[in-house]
Amino acid sequence: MQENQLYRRVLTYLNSLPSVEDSDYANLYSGAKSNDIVLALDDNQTLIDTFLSARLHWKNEKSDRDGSRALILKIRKKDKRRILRPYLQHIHTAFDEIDQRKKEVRLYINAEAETERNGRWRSLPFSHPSTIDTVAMDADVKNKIKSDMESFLKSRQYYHRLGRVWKRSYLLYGPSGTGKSSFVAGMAKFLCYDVYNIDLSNVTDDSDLKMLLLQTTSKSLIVIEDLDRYLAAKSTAVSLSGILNFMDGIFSCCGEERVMVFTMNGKDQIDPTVLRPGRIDVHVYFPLCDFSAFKTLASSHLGLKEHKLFPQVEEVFQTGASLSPAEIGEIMISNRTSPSRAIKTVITALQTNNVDRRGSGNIGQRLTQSLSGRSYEESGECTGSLFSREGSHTIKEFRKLYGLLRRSGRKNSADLDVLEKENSRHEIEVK
Ligand SMILES: Nc1ncnc2c1ncn2[C@@H]1O[C@H](COP(=O)(O)OP(=O)(O)OP(=O)(O)O)[C@@H](O)[C@H]1O
Repeated sequence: MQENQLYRRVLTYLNSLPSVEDSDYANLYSGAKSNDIVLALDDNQTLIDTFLSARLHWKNEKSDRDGSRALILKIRKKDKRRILRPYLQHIHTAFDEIDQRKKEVRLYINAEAETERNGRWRSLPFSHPSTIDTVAMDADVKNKIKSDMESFLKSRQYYHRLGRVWKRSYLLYGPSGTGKSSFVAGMAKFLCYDVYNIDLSNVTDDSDLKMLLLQTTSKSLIVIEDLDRYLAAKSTAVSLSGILNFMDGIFSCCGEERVMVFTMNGKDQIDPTVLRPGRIDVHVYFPLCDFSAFKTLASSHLGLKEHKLFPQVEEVFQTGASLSPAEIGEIMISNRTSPSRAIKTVITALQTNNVDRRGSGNIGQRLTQSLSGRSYEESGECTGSLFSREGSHTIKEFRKLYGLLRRSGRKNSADLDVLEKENSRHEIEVK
């Protein structure tokens, strides 16, 4: 006999309600994930739910005669007309959410074109250990992104009413080793979406990219990493217009409830059409480590909330020294048996990095040269180094020169605004 889908949906919904714990008898089961304990309503038990201010009584009835089960719903007559349909709709939606959360998240990668006869995507269970909580970043920014995703998940009707495709695009940008890929993994887990990671070097042309998009499913996170590097390359298989169409073209509306994530080291050289709202809705900056991020890493990696060397670490950060969270995390992991040694090694690494940076190129000097000689726009060398991985010490020097640049009346002082912003803390910008 075929299973009654409605029965299954309603039962799953009822078992998810906190009021299950109030029933006289409930059964305990282990869930799909380790450490999961699931409560399930026992036979002939009642449960109360509330919806739009109405009280609803459910009974999980088992027939003594043939052992068949039924769920009996009792609603007050005066509420029936008002709430029955929306309530059933609410159960369907809640079930979909529960089902989605239980699902095993999978990672899809695009195979090389020759293996096309088996489809372009290869998948495996997504076992990346990062979650949003394990990424050290500004708590406020983290919460804003979480609530942005939560509100996206609940916005189906809203998007439909506007005639817009139900999708959202995020740009995660910042220096290497600052947690962008880890955050993507965290987003996938948070959303319980499968991840489709598009390797553009395995895409043959614009229509191949279109095909890949068409072969993704709804409720998925589509990722392109290092997009800036791809766009900057001289000859690429996929054109800029292919990328633009992928992000927001007619094909991007096939399938819905999708999140697209692009990562970049910097967005200053990117064609603005790539970044316009609709193509990118939320911009999140991932900075190098500051003292606050250091403390988060010390807490997660070394179990330290405080340490006598912390003031010294703070001092080094104040001189403008900085490393990526990846570099600092690695030092902590290698020295995890001795927290003091770990922190001392971090201090030395920060100091060394600071000296190296000063020695290898003083942006302040280069900028002064460019201001006194060629125009800033012409100075490719200067622009290149401006946007490479620079620490805040040189940024300080920059700031001194900032006024000078402004006073000199050069148009592109906006570039320095960008630079200043990019070297501040985590930032989120919702378009
Ligand atoms: N903010 C962070 N919090 C915790 N761990 C981090 C953070 N940033 C980096 N890491 C650790 O450093 C390693 C590299 O991080 P990840 O690959 O996410 O950086 P990325 O910004 O994507 O780098 P790239 O631009 O080079 O791809 C990972 O093991 C990750 O756990």
